Amino acid sequence: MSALLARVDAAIVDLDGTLVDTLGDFAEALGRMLADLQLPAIDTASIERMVGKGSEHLLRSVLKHVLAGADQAPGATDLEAQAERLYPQAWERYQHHYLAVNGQFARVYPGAAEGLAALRAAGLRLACLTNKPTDFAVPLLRAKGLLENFEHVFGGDAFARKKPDPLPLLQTCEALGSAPARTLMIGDSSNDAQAARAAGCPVVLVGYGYNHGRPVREVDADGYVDDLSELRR
Ligand SMILES: O=C(O)COP(=O)(O)O
Ligand SMILES: [Mg+2]
Repeated sequence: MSALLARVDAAIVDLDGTLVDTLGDFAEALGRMLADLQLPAIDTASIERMVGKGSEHLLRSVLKHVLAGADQAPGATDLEAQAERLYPQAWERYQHHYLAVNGQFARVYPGAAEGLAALRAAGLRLACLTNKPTDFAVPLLRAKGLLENFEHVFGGDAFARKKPDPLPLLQTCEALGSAPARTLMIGDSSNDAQAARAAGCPVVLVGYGYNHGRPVREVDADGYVDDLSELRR
């Protein structure tokens, strides 16, 4: 890992599944939203497979999942239409509940704070880039004492497209004043790795996050760590 770190000036760090285990917050906020809409509940393992492509994608996936499991499940076309019909109210309720629970059911992964401190001590400039809305990400990082590590925090709404598109990484490199080839992406899923490959950034993945239910070592990357404190020069 130290050879990789010697080749970079900056790092872009993912949030959910990389720095903070937020599954408890997602489960709580989604559970409250589904109860408000009088829809069936959803289990945490299913939620975990849906996390990573932003809140809009998560909400649409959850709505379709619970509607498909209902007693009188609609056909595929009706499922899409019903989910779309429910979406505006679901989004309003979900946002309300997520902001209320943000951080309460989440925990910083072991080694994450130490890893960020080591990267800063090595002189790397840091940005946090997540598909989570910026208004969810900033209070979460602040509540967990991680915000001050970052020169920039960009959420899924900050750019025209989200990871796995390379655009958010390229624009974050620009904000950091660092060339993509000299900027390390640190993430937990194929979204992060694909975006990094397409942007020309080296990429390291953690083994403990949310990779859509797939083993993370199947994802093409330059390295894998069990813990962010392994990232030192
Ligand atoms: O989809 C999400 O909200 C989580 O996204 P992240 O893994 O990019 O932080
Ligand atoms: Mg992630």
